Amino acid sequence: MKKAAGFVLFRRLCGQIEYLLLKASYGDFHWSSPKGHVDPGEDDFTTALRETKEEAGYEEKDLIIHRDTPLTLNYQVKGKPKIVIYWLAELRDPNQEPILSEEHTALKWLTKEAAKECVGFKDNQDMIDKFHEMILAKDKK
Ligand SMILES: Nc1ncnc2c1ncn2[C@@H]1O[C@H](COP(=O)(O)OP(=O)(O)OP(=O)(O)OP(=O)(O)OP(=O)(O)OC[C@H]2O[C@@H](n3cnc4c(N)ncnc43)[C@H](O)[C@@H]2O)[C@@H](O)[C@H]1O
Repeated sequence: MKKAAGFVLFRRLCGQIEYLLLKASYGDFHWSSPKGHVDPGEDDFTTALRETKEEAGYEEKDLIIHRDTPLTLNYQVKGKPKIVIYWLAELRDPNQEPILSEEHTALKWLTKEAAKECVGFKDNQDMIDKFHEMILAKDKK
C-alpha cells in the first residue's frame, strides 16, 4: 500500500484561523496540505517533518505540533489503495510565508470553509472539520 504523511498546517491571522494548501505542479493540479511518500525505514512523523520542510520550507521549530491526535485518510490512486497520515500543526509566526518546491506552483491560506471547498474530497473536508473542532476545543481550555 502507498503511504504518505504530512501536516495540516494552520495560522492565526487577524483573528482568523487559516489553513495552508499547496497546488500540485503535476497530474490533476490538485490542492493539498504538505505531505509525501514515506520512505522505506522512515517513521511516519519523520516523513511529515521532512516533506513539510521540502514542500513548504517549515522546520519543526517553526510549528506547534498536536502530536497526539493524527488523522488518517484512505483513498484509491490509480486503482491502488493509499493511506495518508496527517498531524495538525500551527505556525508559530503567522507572517512566515512558505517556500515552495518544484512540486507546487501556488499556495493559499484559507478559512475552514474555503479550504474544504478547495480540497474537494469529502474525507479531506471531514478531516479539516475534525481538526478545526480540536483547535476550538483546545482554545476553550
Ligand atoms: N501524479 C503525479 N505525476 C507526476 N509526478 C508526480 C505525481 N505524484 C507525485 N509526483 C512526483 O513524485 C515525486 C515523489 O513525490 P513524493 O511527495 O515523495 O511522493 P508521493 O507519495 O507521490 O507524494 P504525494 O503523496 O504528495 O503525491 P501526490 O500529490 O500525487 O498525492 P495525492 O494523494 O495528493 O494525489 C494523488 C491523486 O489522488 C487524488 N486525491 C487526493 N486526495 C484525495 C482524496 N482524499 N480522495 C480521493 N482522491 C484524492 C489527487 O487529486 C490526485 O489525483 C515528486 O517529485 C512529485 O512531484
